[in-house]
Amino acid sequence: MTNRRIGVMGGTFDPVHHGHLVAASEVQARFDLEEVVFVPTGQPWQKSEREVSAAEDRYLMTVIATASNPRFSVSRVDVDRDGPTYTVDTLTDLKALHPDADLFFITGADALEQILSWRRAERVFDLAHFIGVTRPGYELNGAHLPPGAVSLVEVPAMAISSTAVRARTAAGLPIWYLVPDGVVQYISKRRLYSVPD
Ligand SMILES: Nc1ncnc2c1ncn2[C@@H]1O[C@H](COP(=O)(O)OP(=O)(O)OP(=O)(O)O)[C@@H](O)[C@H]1O
Ligand SMILES: O=C(O)c1ccc[n+]([C@@H]2O[C@H](COP(=O)([O-])O)[C@@H](O)[C@H]2O)c1
Repeated sequence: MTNRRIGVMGGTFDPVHHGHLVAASEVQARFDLEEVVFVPTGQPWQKSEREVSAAEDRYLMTVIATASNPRFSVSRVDVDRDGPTYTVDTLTDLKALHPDADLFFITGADALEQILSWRRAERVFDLAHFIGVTRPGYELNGAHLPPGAVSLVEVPAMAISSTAVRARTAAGLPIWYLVPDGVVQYISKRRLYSVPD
């Protein structure tokens, strides 16, 4: 019997945008994944130079954004774990929940560049196969990673970042069509990213 194939899309998702969703959808189809689990970070220790929105808001926006896709789901493993979020813990927890599954961890070209700075980087490659995806403005390169540990995939180019969505919101510019409609409405309802008055 072949193992189940589960994709894992980790991110701070502050907020989740169409770049994340397109990347996950493309990898799901190309790698014939049963599902892609989005995993919002609890405390993203490499983003500590800025104030990150509450984990519960980022989690709920990710639920809203993925709700219409039957192959997408959202996990709370990182949100519910105390302390900084490390992918080695994310993958260990997901492996315990799905012992019969092969895990495929999806990362954009920028995150892939940084992997060797992650906690216990050598161990993460034992827990999942990595899939590096193209992202406008970054070069996709896996040469620094162990042989066979990563596959590189071209995905439709979406020049969107959460940073730009936050900046546009603060400047009063529209974010429609950069993030799902429900996420636009959630940001407005919760007054996220607005300049304090
Ligand atoms: N437009 C995009 N195309 C492809 N991959 C992306 C894109 N945006 C983000 N990713 C990938 O999604 C994962 C989660 O990204 P993250 O939540 O940090 O979003 P971000 O847009 O990079 O956020 P920020 O601007 O706040 O740094 C990372 O692996 C990142 O490389
Ligand atoms: O394990 C680590 O040390 C580590 C350091 C930085 C980022 N990550 C993971 O990489 C994914 C993308 O992170 P980010 O910060 O770009 O949103 C997310 O799942 C993070 O938990 C993991």
